[in-house]
Amino acid sequence: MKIGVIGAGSWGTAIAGMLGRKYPVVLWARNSQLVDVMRQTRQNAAYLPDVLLPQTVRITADLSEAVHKADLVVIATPSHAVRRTAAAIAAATIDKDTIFVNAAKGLELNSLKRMSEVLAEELPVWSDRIAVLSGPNHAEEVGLQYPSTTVVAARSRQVAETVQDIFMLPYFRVYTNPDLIGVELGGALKNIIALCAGAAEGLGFGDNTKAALMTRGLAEITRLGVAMQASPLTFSGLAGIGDLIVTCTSCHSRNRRAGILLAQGKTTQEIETETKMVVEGIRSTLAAYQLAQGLGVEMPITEQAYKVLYQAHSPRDAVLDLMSRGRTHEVEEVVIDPVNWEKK
Ligand SMILES: NC(=O)c1ccc[n+]([C@@H]2O[C@H](COP(=O)([O-])OP(=O)(O)OC[C@H]3O[C@@H](n4cnc5c(N)ncnc54)[C@H](O)[C@@H]3O)[C@@H](O)[C@H]2O)c1
Ligand SMILES: O=P(O)(O)OC[C@H](O)CO
Repeated sequence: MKIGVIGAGSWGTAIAGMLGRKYPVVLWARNSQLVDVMRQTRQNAAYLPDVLLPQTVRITADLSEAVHKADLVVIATPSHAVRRTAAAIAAATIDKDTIFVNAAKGLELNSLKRMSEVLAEELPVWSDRIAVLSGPNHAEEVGLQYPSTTVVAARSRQVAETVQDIFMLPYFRVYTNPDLIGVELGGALKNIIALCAGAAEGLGFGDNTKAALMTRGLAEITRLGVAMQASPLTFSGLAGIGDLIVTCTSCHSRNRRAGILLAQGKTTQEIETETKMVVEGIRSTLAAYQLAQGLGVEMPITEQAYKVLYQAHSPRDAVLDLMSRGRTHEVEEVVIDPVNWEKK
């Protein structure tokens, strides 16, 4: 068994460390200086300082060394780099039986495609051999071997179960789900709500506000997901509400932290410059807003996030706009008491 991990940020490093406990792993970093330092120290000081990589993890700046004859390749770059990374992988010699696992959480700008769609377009393998891994998994905690759970989705059950077996560890429990669309959307869209939860915190609001954003955020994520043929049940699972909870509440969340900075008056450019790690929610907000517009799906929180991030709307006004929307039902279909509660 040979595993390649592409991208040596926080998540790629944590995954390499985790899988290195079971298999030989080659971890690719694009920065050769980082490779030299990591080889000497066995640490990734900039992205995951508390984790010591086992000797089973070989670190390289040569992409073909990581993917050549690999049984499994994990892509863990930021989502905006997935297409060009996949194209570079396709240009190296890869085995047509290699399984590819996307670990990035985002949507491609302009095309509005999911990462598995991007990979299927760029990689010369059957789309059945492309899986996604998504769940409430901060790299910092997985790296410290805190008990964590996740979901793997693929079109092929056999591929999903193979990936499940490879990733399963005593502290990392993996569930499978056939709903590739729902699992990918859950991971990409929760970041938008985490930005809003952070902004609410930055404005000095409390737990009621955060609970409202998380609950109504999940409702609109599910609405978009269903319009895109996902199963609504996926959003009540680990890749849905599980990841939403962790990202909206964790001290590790970059998206939540970016929301706090937004409320303090920082621009997205300032936030992206000063946060050395990727804040996926900024791009995902634009993509989700455009998807919702195109499909005619109501996503009021995403719409306000879009206005704050891209139209200089103030976070405080965004909250006012959300709170003063016209009255509405919590659920669209009321079936409890059809006699006294007539449908309009
Ligand atoms: N950090 C986590 O806890 C976590 C958990 C689950 C999923 N993810 C997802 O994994 C993806 C990567 O996140 P991360 O936290 O590791 O990011 P990070 O910011 O920690 O690191 C990003 C890495 O990607 C590299 N990179 C940046 N642009 C690149 C490019 N154009 N080509 C190749 N490499 C490039 C950087 O040099 C860096 O090594 C994101 O989509 C994120 O949502 C992260
Ligand atoms: O740090 P965040 O907020 O980008 O979240 C990282 C992971 O997606 C959590 O599962």
